[in-house]
Amino acid sequence: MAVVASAPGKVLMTGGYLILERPNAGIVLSTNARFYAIVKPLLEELKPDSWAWAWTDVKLTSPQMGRETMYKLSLKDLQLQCVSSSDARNPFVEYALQYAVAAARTKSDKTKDELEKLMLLGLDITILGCNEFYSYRNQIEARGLPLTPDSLASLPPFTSITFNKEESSGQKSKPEVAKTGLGSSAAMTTAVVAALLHYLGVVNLPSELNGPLQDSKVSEELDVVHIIGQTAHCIAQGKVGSGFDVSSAVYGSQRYIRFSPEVLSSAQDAAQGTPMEEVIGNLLKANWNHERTKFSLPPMMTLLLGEPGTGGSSTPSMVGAVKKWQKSDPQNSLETWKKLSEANSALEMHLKTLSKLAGTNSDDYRSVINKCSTLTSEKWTEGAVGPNQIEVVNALLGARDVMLVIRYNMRKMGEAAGIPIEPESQTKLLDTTMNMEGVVLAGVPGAGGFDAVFAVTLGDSSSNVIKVWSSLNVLALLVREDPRGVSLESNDPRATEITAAVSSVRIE
Ligand SMILES: Nc1ncnc2c1ncn2[C@@H]1O[C@H](COP(=O)(O)OP(=O)(O)O)[C@@H](O)[C@H]1O
Ligand SMILES: C[C@@](O)(CCOP(=O)(O)OP(=O)(O)O)CC(=O)O
Repeated sequence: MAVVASAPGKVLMTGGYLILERPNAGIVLSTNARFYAIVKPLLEELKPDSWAWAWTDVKLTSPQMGRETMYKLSLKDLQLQCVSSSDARNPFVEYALQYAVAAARTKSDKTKDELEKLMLLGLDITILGCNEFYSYRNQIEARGLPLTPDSLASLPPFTSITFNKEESSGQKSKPEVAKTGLGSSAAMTTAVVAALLHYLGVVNLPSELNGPLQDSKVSEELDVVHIIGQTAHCIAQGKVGSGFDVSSAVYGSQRYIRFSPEVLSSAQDAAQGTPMEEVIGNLLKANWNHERTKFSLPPMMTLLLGEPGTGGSSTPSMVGAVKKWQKSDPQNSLETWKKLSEANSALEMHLKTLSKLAGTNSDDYRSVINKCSTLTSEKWTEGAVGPNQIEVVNALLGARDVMLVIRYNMRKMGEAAGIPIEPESQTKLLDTTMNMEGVVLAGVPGAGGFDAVFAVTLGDSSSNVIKVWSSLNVLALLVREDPRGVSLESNDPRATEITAAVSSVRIE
């Protein structure tokens, strides 16, 4: 039976750079852009001589990249050999596979024989990322379509991905594929790890059908997905980032404080010959000290993402520049970081207050949000009636003001480090956006740069923002916040999309 698992992409709203150092926190929102992994056996039944096999077959298919890659996996030491063209290799999936099988050998509900049988049947893995992970701007422009979400929605689900052309200088400033920055590799690794761990009987994944995510049992299962996914992602990437992208892919929207990077040193040493089962066994027992608390946008607020289409930025080189600046100017950098950290906490507090008010004073909350959604922020106070409504407006204005402080200090950090964290073109766009009716705040997500902008809007005001963005040559993506983390799916998403499309056809 096929196992289908999915994991969401993310938007880091606060905490870029600071989140790399404990105990700074970041707010990361997971999105409705999901990555799917489908795992099933390659063979229907065991071949009579299969018990003597030392290797099993693994097929990895990425339809959107037009890639089908065959591997041989050693059942003795989990070595992987790619038997297809090496261009089609996928290191994220390779490590996910090796570590998940190693985890199964140390910790599975299945007996040794059952597990061995599953392995001998071979593994057929298919990976699919929602269109929202990838940039289709060029395709839309080439087809002469308007730069609107409707044009994006007209693309078939899981459309082929555009590869960025190699630059003639041979330098790689652009990523391999044209992406929107939602963390496709973290969501892909998490989905593959989750599907494999479920298939091999290591975890029982949560699904829409089997209960709430906060359940402590569910959280235990997810911790295993997190450890294996985080390790595979770091080792495949060759760098230990803050890990907010894998954490949100596993657990959904949250306030995140990173793990101590030393926890991964045993996996980094694995290349030195320690057996994979031992490395994974130790990692599962290690002290993962990341902290995560529930966080999601207050009700009646929408997360919007816009693609200005000015290029793309390389996160590792931006992180390098910030670290260099911290070393060369410890005093000023510390001061800017302190201001950023305070402003990040204040934004979190205002948003939490709004979530609380939405529960305790729901009528006043709804009325203020509806009113403010049609007004620019300087008029928000005018319409508030009574102390409850004023409290809501004050929290909205507080969130907005503190976002301006965050943006100011992010710009300052960029200027001091000599990198475009909030470059001038983005500043103009963000100012215009924040001055529109119903917009609470806007900023550059994550590491910043030229990639994307986000906005948080009230009530129905998002449609106006989308229209104005389109007139400014900014493509509003179909991405929205969805706080759900990793999940077991009941179907191949391609089948679900077809069923949904068919049932939406009206029969006259
Ligand atoms: N559908 C896919 N099939 C195979 N590999 C993929 C797919 N989507 C993304 N990837 C891999 O993930 C990489 C992009 O990951 P990353 O740099 O984390 O992007 P993001 O900005 O989305 O975080 C790609 O270069 C590719 O190797
Ligand atoms: C600088 C950072 O703190 C945030 C980067 O956030 P992005 O969301 O920009 O990440 P990528 O998708 O990997 O480019 C680095 C980190 O936290 O690892």
